[in-house]
Amino acid sequence: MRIFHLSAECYPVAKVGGLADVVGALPKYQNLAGLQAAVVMPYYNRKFVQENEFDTVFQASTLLGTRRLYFEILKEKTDKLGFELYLVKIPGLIDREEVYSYPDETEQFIAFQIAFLDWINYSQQSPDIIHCHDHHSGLVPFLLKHSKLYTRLANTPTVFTIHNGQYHGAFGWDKLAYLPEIDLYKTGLLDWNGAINPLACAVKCCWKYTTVSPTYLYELTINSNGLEYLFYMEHAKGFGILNGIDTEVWDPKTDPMIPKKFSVTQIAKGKQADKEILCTRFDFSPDKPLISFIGRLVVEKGADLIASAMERSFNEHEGKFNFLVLGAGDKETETELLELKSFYPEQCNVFIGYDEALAHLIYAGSDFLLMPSRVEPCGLNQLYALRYGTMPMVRTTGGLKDTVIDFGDEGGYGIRYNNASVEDICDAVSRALVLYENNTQLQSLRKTMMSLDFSWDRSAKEYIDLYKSLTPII
Ligand SMILES: Nc1ncnc2c1ncn2[C@@H]1O[C@H](COP(=O)(O)OP(=O)(O)O[C@H]2O[C@H](CO)[C@@H](O)[C@H](O)[C@H]2O)[C@@H](O)[C@H]1O
Repeated sequence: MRIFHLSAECYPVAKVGGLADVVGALPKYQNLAGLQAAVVMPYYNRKFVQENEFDTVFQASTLLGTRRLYFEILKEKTDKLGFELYLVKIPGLIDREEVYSYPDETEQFIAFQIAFLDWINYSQQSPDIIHCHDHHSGLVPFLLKHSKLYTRLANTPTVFTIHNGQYHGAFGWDKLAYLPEIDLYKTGLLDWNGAINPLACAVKCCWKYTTVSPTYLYELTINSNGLEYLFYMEHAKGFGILNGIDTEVWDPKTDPMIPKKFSVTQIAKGKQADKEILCTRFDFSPDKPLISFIGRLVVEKGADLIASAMERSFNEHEGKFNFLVLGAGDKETETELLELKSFYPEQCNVFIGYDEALAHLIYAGSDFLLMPSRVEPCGLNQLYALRYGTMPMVRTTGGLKDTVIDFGDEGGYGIRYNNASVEDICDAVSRALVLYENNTQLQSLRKTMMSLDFSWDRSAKEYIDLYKSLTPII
């Protein structure tokens, strides 16, 4: 079965967040299960592209409105990622360094989708499934069905995965002309609230949609930035399939990004060694519990609550614990966190920016990982933390609810709280500090955490079952 995954991100080619992790891993595990899964993404002028070799497998020109665009499809020569990787390059439009935030982002993603469709159409390819991820490829299910250019492919089953329902990629009707010839009687399918909304359009037009956790499937009907009613109406098409993690990339026994490797049989020694290295780098005492946060500093992640909650906790538990942040995002939150660091230099440190290797060291060397998310479609950080014996402190929402069980009354292995609030975060910190004092219990919980299995095996199979339900003859 031949599958094309379409995505704006894919680890290690270009990563901004969890979308990259999933698209860099799921196809690999699907191929191990006997499928032929490939990834198609925009070309970014980044390290991976500069350091690897590509063949040009297709060249053509297409139209974006009245603008003629020349494009190439490049294929990575060795398939070393465990899947075929194809890049869509359009000189002057899709050949830049950053993944997002260009003023002509709408044009970039429309052109990406048109170039992909032109390529598979003209080269007479007939994939069994086209699997689109997030709004950046959300117009493909519509174009396949309702553009005269692609009638040969009109019956290709499409699956659309929602990694983040807050971002829709909406744009004004004045840009309709960027789309190739479409059936104008169907333009209502593009619309949500007076704008062209690629996420809404994908949900309406795809054959099936999935969310990255079962709880998030339900939550979209109550909180999806204005699409609640749509998700309610279309819910019969939806499936919640929990993300897995790439256990080859995220393995404390072999991880090249952590100085001291460790396994479930010698957690305490290994973690402590990594913690000492991490603490030396950030001027902390390694004898105190270390709570960390990694992620985009945005309201969705509850990042705006962190500075107030930590200030209160520092005062409540004077000198008793340390707190480290790795992230970037809203400027106001970055400033608040840097101010917190300057007021509590011995207890708090903040690294503003993106650093993959540092993230690995933090998962390995921290005792607790804070995730006070308001919205969390799945969350991968808690799964990485568990794999490295670091206890997640999570708000009960989305995938966090589906993957973390409280160590208290529920007999699990994490800390959970109900509200994204300063009070609940402070309570969680207090619980973490009490647990840290009980070393026997902490070590036993770490063993439980590291023995959990969140690998892709089960989830990859669920996707395959879904694909099979759409292509019964295969
Ligand atoms: N400053 C930084 N430096 C280094 N690494 C950093 C970093 N900030 C974040 N990361 C890394 O980026 C990834 C973030 O994963 P999340 O699941 O939290 O992602 P995100 O919210 O982007 O994704 C969306 O998609 C994913 C995948 O489906 C869902 O799990 C999630 O709930 C949804 O919001 C992790 O690998 C983390 O270590």
